[in-house]
Amino acid sequence: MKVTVVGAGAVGASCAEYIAIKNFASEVIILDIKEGFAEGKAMDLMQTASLNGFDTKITGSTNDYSKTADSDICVITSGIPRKPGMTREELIGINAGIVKMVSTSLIEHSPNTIIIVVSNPMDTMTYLVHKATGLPKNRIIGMGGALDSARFKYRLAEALGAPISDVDGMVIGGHSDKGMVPLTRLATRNSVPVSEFISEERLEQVLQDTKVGGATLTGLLGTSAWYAPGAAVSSMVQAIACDTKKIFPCSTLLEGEYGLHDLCIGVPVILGKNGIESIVEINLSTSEKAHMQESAIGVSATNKLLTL
Ligand SMILES: NC(=O)C1=CN([C@@H]2O[C@H](COP(=O)(O)OP(=O)(O)OC[C@H]3O[C@@H](n4cnc5c(N)ncnc54)[C@H](O)[C@@H]3O)[C@@H](O)[C@H]2O)C=CC1
Ligand SMILES: O=C([O-])CC(=O)C(=O)O
Repeated sequence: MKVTVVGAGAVGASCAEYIAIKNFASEVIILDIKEGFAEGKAMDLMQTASLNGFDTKITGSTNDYSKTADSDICVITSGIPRKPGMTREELIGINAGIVKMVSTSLIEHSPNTIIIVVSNPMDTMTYLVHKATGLPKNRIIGMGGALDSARFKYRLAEALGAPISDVDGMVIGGHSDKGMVPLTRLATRNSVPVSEFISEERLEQVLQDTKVGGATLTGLLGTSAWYAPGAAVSSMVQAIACDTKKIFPCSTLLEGEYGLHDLCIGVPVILGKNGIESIVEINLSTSEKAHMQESAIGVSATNKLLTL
């Protein structure tokens, strides 16, 4: 199993580290445009191998895509992150050009690969990769919902005073401050609806805190987060590499599912060796449907800013 991560920055390096620590891939290539940067990150990570007990071989490359040839999975984390006060959508001007160039370079060398898009604004970048590469929809997957759901579970556990392992919940919709749709109605503590334990007001606070999870961290860190993003990507890579068929909310091209067309947005999917094995259509309440519709309008408006 060969995995390429483009962008050796905060998220790319975290993602490569978690993939290596989980020890399911034989090879991870990290590629960056900055001279020597990916090689340095790869060497530093390889020097953790004997300490962290993994055999994954991590190699760095400065923009040499021949090193990425025949990758099974490619992750795109190249591009700029936001600064405090910015939205993810404001990154489109710089990141669209980078993501377009990177995705076409990747498939030149790995025509059968599965691409996971991380760069922001992620739903629009995922849509752009569709337009730029023409790959089948099961092989282009946007990462957002896995991270947003992890943050939702963190906030739920905090509100419930429960261990995170006792909590389950999912966030669908666009990966944006306004567009996320945390499914509070379906969240549970060990199979019991969370509404049995906390008030509607507290649950609303959990929902709001979840939606601004990325912005909150950006305010604290001065740039956006990387540990949870890296862990979220690595979990998706593992599900594909190990053909687990686990459900993750992922950004995927919708062609009528959830009543939506011609955009990529977060919905539950089954991940396996073919990438997206299938989209899971769950019955949403009237208000969840309305939030999803509103979220889709936001994503489509950002898509319109692309020059395709
Ligand atoms: N979808 C999600 O849930 C998340 C998305 N992000 C996004 O991921 C992206 C990366 O974030 P960070 O790693 O924090 O940024 P960073 O600045 O630490 O790393 C980005 C790396 O991309 C490299 N790069 C730029 N242009 C390139 C090109 N043409 N080819 C190869 N490499 C190139 C840079 O040299 C840099 O090393 C941002 O757009 C950020 O908004 C971050 C966290 C979560
Ligand atoms: O907040 C950001 O800009 C980065 C990101 O997508 C996240 O951490 O959710």
